[in-house]
Amino acid sequence: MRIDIVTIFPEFFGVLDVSLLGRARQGGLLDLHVHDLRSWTTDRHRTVDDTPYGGGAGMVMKPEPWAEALSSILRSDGSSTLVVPTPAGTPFRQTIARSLAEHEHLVFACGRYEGIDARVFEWAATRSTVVELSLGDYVLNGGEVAAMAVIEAVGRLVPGVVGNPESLVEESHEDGLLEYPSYTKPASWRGLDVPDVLLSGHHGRVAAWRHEQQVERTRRVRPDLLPD
Ligand SMILES: Nc1ccccc1-c1cnco1
Repeated sequence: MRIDIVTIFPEFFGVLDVSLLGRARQGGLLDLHVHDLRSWTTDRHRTVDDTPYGGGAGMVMKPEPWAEALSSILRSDGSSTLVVPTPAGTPFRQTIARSLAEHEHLVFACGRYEGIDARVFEWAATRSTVVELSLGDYVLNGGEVAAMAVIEAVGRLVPGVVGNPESLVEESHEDGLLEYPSYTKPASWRGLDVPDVLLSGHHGRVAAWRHEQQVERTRRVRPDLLPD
């Protein structure tokens, strides 16, 4: 999978050189490129924003630098998917992460200020699939943090990125339920004991207990995830 990121803060993504995704890049599983939007400006001040039509506070990102950047990054055969983090987007969930992990080419458009001129996405939709995603109902200063989260959630699903694929299964949201509580040594810690069933060595009982814990935790914390 190739991932391109367009941002006015390219240094923000230096962290993607480390840990899991860093090894995936070195191993050729993830081909990740970060681009500075200002590379596509033509004026002396490298301007990327201007005042909003209709008035209002803040600035809007100009369409031209974005169109120039995306023209050189989106594939001409229409096979690219433009991922746009925005508070007005579809709520990002594991099902979407799994779907995006199947795509060959993801391009992340990280907006700042009050957002990107809306015409950019109308124009981009004639050349690519445009997916607008929200991480949640809160306000960030820009799309970079959201893009980082989506890239990690998607990147770790690319075959080979996570060493043991087994570990991708037993996690929150993979089976529609929250994950069960986990424990490790010591069996007794500050007067708190690991549940006996986990020390029983009886795999069937352990599996049943873990599923019960998932359902109970989901019912308590995220009843919205349970079918009506
Ligand atoms: N608030 C934001 C501002 C800019 C780009 C994305 C967001 C966002 C994404 N998910 C929640 O917020």
